[in-house]
Amino acid sequence: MSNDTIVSAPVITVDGPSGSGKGTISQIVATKLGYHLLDSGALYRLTALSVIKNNIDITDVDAVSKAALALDVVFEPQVDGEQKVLLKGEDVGVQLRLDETSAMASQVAAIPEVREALLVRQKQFRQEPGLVADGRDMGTVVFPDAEHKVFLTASPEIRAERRHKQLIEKGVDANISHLLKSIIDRDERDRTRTVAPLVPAEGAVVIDSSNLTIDEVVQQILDFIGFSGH
Ligand SMILES: Nc1ncnc2c1ncn2[C@@H]1O[C@H](COP(=O)(O)OP(=O)(O)OP(=O)(O)O)[C@@H](O)[C@H]1O
Ligand SMILES: Nc1ccn([C@H]2C[C@H](O)[C@@H](COP(=O)(O)O)O2)c(=O)n1
Repeated sequence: MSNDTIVSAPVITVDGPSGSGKGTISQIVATKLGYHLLDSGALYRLTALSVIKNNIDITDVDAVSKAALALDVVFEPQVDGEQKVLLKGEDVGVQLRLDETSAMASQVAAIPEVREALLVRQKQFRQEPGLVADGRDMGTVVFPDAEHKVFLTASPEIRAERRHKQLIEKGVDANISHLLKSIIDRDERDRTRTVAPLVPAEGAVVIDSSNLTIDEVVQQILDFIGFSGH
């Protein structure tokens, strides 16, 4: 891939707190536009999984950063718009969403050297005809020159309710007050960390989806970027 390809393809960034709907909305928007999709949270989760699987000491910054750099990962787009994630050839979709992985992901994401190690890999997703990139720092750090930037949010209570529903539908037992506390704690960590804190990028449109359906959010984004197709 040439550098020209990396620099010129259009990018739409979708940042926001946990459970705001970034992943769901980005996938639909990417499919409608025929764009590539970057789920940057998956890269932090994959690094966390690699740390866990290889018994790496989280305080060993050098070893954790090397794990991030060496990730042997393939994202396989599926016909329904979902992505299969293969780590060293193993389908790790379920492992990526386990509580243990989420907690470790939050820790590895706070290490500046890990963020640096994942930077080039994230930029490589920028390919023609375009990219929808979802995360926390897509518009601020990874693609500051993106044409269109979205900051998607929703109240912690609504996000906890949505997550609760999502887990119950998957047959996972979940307690809504624990989910709410974990969302509030994670928001605080993401917003106050010194490296790449979660803040709306300059020029980003802020969409509060608390009272919007998924279709309404998608439509607001398509209107914002001036897309008039179907
Ligand atoms: N506007 C909406 N109305 C109702 N439900 C929604 C809306 N947006 C997202 N959801 C639902 O909320 C849940 C969480 O959404 P999603 O996983 O996309 O959030 P996220 O921001 O990517 O979270 P994370 O950062 O933790 O990966 C999903 O079940 C999704 O279907
Ligand atoms: N660009 C990003 C993406 C994710 N993170 C952090 C935030 C979470 O702690 C973890 C997993 O993200 P999720 O899959 O829940 O979106 O990674 C980040 O710091 N920067």
